[in-house]
Formats: sequence, C-alpha cells, structure tokens
Amino acid sequence: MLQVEELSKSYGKFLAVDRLSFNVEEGAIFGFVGPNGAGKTTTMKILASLLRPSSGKAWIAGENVSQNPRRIRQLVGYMPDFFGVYDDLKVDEYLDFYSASYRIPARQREKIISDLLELMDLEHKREAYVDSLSRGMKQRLCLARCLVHDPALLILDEPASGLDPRARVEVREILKELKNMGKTIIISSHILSELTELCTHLGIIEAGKMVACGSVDEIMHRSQSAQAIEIRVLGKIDEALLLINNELGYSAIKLDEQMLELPFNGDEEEMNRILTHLVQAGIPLVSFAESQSNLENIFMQLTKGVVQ
Ligand SMILES: Nc1ncnc2c1ncn2[C@@H]1O[C@H](COP(=O)(O)OP(=O)(O)OP(=O)(O)O)[C@@H](O)[C@H]1O
Repeated sequence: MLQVEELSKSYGKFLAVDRLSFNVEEGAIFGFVGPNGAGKTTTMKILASLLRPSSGKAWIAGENVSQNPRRIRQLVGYMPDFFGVYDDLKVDEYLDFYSASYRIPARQREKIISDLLELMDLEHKREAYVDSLSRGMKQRLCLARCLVHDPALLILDEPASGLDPRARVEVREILKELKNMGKTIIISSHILSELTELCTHLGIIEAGKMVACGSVDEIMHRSQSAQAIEIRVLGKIDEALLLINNELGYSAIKLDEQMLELPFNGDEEEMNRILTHLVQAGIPLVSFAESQSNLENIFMQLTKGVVQ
C-alpha cells in the first residue's frame, strides 16, 4: 500500500527527516513511534501530500506522492495532530462541509454522515455544536471527517493525545473496526506501549532516522536485554533471588520486598523451567509474567541508539 524510499526533509539547514525507507502492507496498522521532534509529523505530512520532500520518494497504491497530490488526497484520510473546529457549526453540518469539499454529491452525503456518526458513536450529538463536544468526541468527529471520502489509507497523527484512558480505549476500538473494514492505518505516538496492542507493525524513529522497523514481534525480540520477567512472591524473596541467579545463571534484581525482575530473552519452555524451579523450591509465588514495562525499555534502548 505504501512504499517510502530514502525520504528526506530539511527545514533550512536542519534535517528533520533523514533518508527514511519503509513499507506498509495493505491492511496493516503501522505504528510510527518516536520522541518529540523525531520527525513523525513531517513524514506524515509528506505522505499526505501536504509537504514536499527535499529528496526521496514515496508511493501510495502505486501513485507517487509528490507528483500526484490530487489522487493522493483521494486515497488518504489525514488527521493532523492539531485541528481547529468551527464553533458555529453543528456536528452534521461539519461533516457535510467536509463531504462537500470532497465533491461528494448532496444525495450521497446524508447516508455517509449517518454511517460515520454511527461508527463513531456520535449519533446522539448530530445536532450539537462542534464546539460543545468533549475532547474525545471532537477527536472521533475529526476521525469521521477523515473518512468521508472512504480513503484506503488513514494517516493519523497522535489521535489519542490528550485523551483520558476511557477515550483512548474508545479510539483504539474504532481503529480496530476500521482495520476490519479493510483500511490500512498509519498512526503516530510517542508512547510505544499505547501502540503495541493495536498495531501489526512498528517503525521507531529518532532524530529523523528509522532505528527499527518490522512486525511488533520482530521489534520486541530485537532488543534482547529489554525483555524481562516479573516475579512476585509472598515471602522468601532472597532465597528466590539466589536460586535464580546462582542455580539458573540469571541476573535478577530485587525491585522491592515482594518483586523480582529478571532480564530474559528465552522462550516459553525456558520460562516454564524457571517457574518449575521456583515452585519445587517452595517459593510462595503470587505471579510470574513477562513484564509490561519492557515495552518502554525497548523504546528507551532503541531511541538511545543502543540497538540499530
Ligand atoms: N516548519 C518548520 N520549520 C522549521 N523546523 C521545523 C518545522 N516543522 C518541524 N520542524 C522541526 O523538525 C523536527 C521534527 O518535527 P516533527 O513535528 O516532524 O516531529 P514529531 O516527531 O512529529 O514531534 P512531536 O511528537 O513533538 O509532534 C523538530 O525538530 C521540529 O522543531
């Protein structure tokens, strides 16, 4: 669906995007992750044909992004990181305005708007003024706006930023539904853990360069020491630590009086071996699981250039 080849963008002497190359397959949800200022927005604007690259090329569904912006705007639904809403428009008028700007005939617009409001769970707000909506609702309305012309590719710049946890989950569920409807999605965030559950693929960018790119599993396994097992016990924590480090040869650390963290890069059989040892040694276990925090560790490692 998308091919990016050696894409660069300079602002004056400053190189914001530095020879970026990656592909996104049809039907994928591609998470574009990087710290603030990494070049995500710049890249996304180029792909949405809103900014010209300094060099390099990109194709969406075979169309060159710089050469055919009209066609690209039909193919792409772009949601910017900051968007204004008109305070004197109602929700349905707002979507009608955007549908009209895509030259969708008036007789088709009503059905499109109803379908989108249903998808975004905003039917009850059809008559409300856009300005009166909550931030989560505005975000969903903006997502609806990107969909009026039924684009094949969605480019969403931090769609969950500034949302509370419930609203984030709602956005995530909508994106899953859009994937099931056959859309390809590129979504940016500076929080890796926000994307791993949703995305099929990840691209991690820092200072304009791609530092890691691939399926979520590939990225997770690429950074060896970033993975960990967290072990929670009711007691005998020092005994457990000695057993893991001296008998099994690991370098676990004690996080507190009940919790151990064990850097780990093994498979499930090896996890089972450690667990069995602990149980047989009579360690009163409460939980034994791969650590969620390792996602952030991977991100921190990758964006420090530790893993290339
Ligand atoms: N119009 C511009 N003129 C000059 N520099 C710019 C311009 N737009 C972006 N930059 C710079 O380019 C770099 C990349 O910015 P960009 O907005 O693409 O990053 P980002 O990864 O989207 O960051 P964030 O997560 O903060 O939105 C930053 O250092 C930014 O200051």
